[in-house]
Amino acid sequence: MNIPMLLQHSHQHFLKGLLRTPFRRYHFIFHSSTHLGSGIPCARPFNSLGLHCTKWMLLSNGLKRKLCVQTTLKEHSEELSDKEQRFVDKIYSGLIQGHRACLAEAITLVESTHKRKKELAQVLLQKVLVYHREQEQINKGKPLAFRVGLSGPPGAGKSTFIEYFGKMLTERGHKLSVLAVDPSSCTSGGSLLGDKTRMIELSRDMNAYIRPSPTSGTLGGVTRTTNEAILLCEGGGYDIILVETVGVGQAEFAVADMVDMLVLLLPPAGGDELQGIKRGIIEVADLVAVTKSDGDLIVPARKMQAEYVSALKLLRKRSQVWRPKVVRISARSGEGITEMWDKMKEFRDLMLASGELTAKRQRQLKVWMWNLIQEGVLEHFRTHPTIQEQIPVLEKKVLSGALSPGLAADVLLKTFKSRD
Ligand SMILES: Nc1nc2c(ncn2[C@@H]2O[C@H](COP(=O)(O)OP(=O)(O)OP(=O)(O)O)[C@@H](O)[C@H]2O)c(=O)[nH]1
Repeated sequence: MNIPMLLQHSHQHFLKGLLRTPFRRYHFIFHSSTHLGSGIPCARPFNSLGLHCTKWMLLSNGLKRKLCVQTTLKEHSEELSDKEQRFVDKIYSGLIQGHRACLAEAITLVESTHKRKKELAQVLLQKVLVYHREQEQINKGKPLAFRVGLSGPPGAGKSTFIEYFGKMLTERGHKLSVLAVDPSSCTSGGSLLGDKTRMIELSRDMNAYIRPSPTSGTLGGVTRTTNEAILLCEGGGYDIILVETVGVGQAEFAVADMVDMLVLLLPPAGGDELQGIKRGIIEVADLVAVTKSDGDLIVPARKMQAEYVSALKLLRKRSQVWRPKVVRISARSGEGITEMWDKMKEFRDLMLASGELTAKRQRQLKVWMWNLIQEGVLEHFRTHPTIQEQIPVLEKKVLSGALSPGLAADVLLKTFKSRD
């Protein structure tokens, strides 16, 4: 009898019972009078139950197996109606088979602010995560995709570059996804970045998927959904993910926390054009590309390259294996773009071989989790009825000078803590 059979006949009921308990991890010893087969395929029945095997061990006689099973899906998956389950399964299977419509539907689901849809999105994401892990195991730990952040001030030449670079990559057999983080779209209601009219040819390419930034939500919300969209695109077989953002405001720092490499595009003119660029972003860039290095602009582009080479030398070293580089490119003539891609691959390979890429991704997962916690706790705080009542009263007192901000915050926090 194999594991699926065991689950069906004797253990499934037992497992489902356990799933209703509040514990998150269980250790099972399976006994069987017959051989249990090899390890990896046994993960599947667990996954279909919303379980994820984190560890398995075949003992010497081959009859006993100790499993450490993590249950992350269960609260949602157990409650799914048949219709919801079919809906999630349909999107999931379409997604991993590479259907663009399913990828688009999946991203729309994670962007949804509807409570139930958000829950379904988490079920879907968990399935995709399990798929990721399986694929990465097959790939011997190599990540499914190279995640690149692309930032630069308005007019730096981002869309012209992405159009050229994207086509170059798809011609070389890659599948590219372009996602946008554009917090300005939250206030303006329209997304400028990731706009398909800016990358007309690429948007017609079947091996490229362009997705504009969601047009509602906070920067926190947009970055959450972008993080999730990255996972979905990778599940859909896209091996290069470009996350585009405008180099003004906080968005590019948020992007730095979700990609393997941050590339900064700068036009070959100092002064006013670069006013919008935050100095700090140069400190987190792994590669600086001076754009529009063609015609009359070659000379200023060279000058700017030299300036940035000197400036980057002064920065604190962030990696043992990589020092940020400065390249010159032209999306009109194509000059420097192949070399730039070579540098990007060199970065990826060095970071992967040294283990820094894995460490970076782990750090990012933590940042992602804590951002979600912060956002959730603040939302919980703000929407609490007593707090909502007290906020205007206390704000008024703070503004009139009757109460210090610190004391007002203390009162609110105490009220929140004693709410039960
Ligand atoms: N000479 C030259 N001009 C370029 C090059 N790339 C872009 N441009 C021009 O620079 C201007 C801005 O280019 P975009 O690609 O729209 O720049 P962007 O950074 O996407 O700008 P936003 O859409 O405002 O964020 C356009 O007029 C382009 O034609 C280049 O390689 N050489």
